[in-house]
Amino acid sequence: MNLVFDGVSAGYTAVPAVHDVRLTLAEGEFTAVVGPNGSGKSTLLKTLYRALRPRAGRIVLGGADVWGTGHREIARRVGVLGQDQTGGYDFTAREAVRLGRYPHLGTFDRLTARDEAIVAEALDRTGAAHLAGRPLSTLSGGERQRVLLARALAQRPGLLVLDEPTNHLDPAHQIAALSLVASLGITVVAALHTLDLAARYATTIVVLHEGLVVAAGTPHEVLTPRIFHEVFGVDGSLVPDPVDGRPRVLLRELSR
Ligand SMILES: Nc1ncnc2c1ncn2[C@@H]1O[C@H](COP(=O)(O)OP(=O)(O)OP(=O)(O)O)[C@@H](O)[C@H]1O
Repeated sequence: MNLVFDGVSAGYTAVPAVHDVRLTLAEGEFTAVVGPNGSGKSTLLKTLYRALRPRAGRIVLGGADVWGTGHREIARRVGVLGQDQTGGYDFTAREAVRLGRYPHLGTFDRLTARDEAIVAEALDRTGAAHLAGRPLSTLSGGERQRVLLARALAQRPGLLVLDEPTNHLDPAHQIAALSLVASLGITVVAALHTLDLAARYATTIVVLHEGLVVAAGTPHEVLTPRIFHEVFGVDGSLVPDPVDGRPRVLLRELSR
């Protein structure tokens, strides 16, 4: 589903945390939202999965206004992995992933064999099948993150919103999670801190700085020495990976 932010402003106080965001993200794009701490990444994502209503502007997903569409319809279309999601710890991992299927069911429907197969596949794809019977409360941060990603996948959404999806994950699982998400072919919007991972997996990078979009485009268009310097306060270079040629980010302390 394609996604349009049309002049979106949102925040918590008189000063908006994100201001006048205008973006058009094509169907199937993997968009990484990057920026320093407090630049507005989570705030922008919250407007997308209806956790924070924009003060101005519209968000249009697949032709429908996200804030003008029924809650259930949005729950079917938008899969979410929020930042440090809590709650539901009494559920086992499988039960948590089953929740991803509920928006697709009628009020009195039960999960079918097909739903259970989708749940099992999602657990498998995130490397969490062996955790299926474990209560969420007993899982490590990274294990829980993989289960919550499986829940979002089980939803089979048209848009996947991920706030720091690699939080808590070890290097192998960071790579596995992002290459899996990139391979799905659905529209993905992910807030990422690790610029190297953003450059490697995202097709589009959006840079937020003090609540404003200061750059948007391909990794090569966006991750310039000026952006590294002025937005992130570091020296940086975008270089081809010596093995597969894909873009990688090298960062150094600012030279004065
Ligand atoms: N619930 C809240 N109440 C008041 N201010 C908030 C709230 N949540 C965030 N903010 C403020 O809004 C601004 C943007 O925060 P946001 O969480 O969107 O940034 P971020 O880019 O996701 O940061 P980080 O990289 O640290 O996760 C910050 O100045 C933050 O202090």
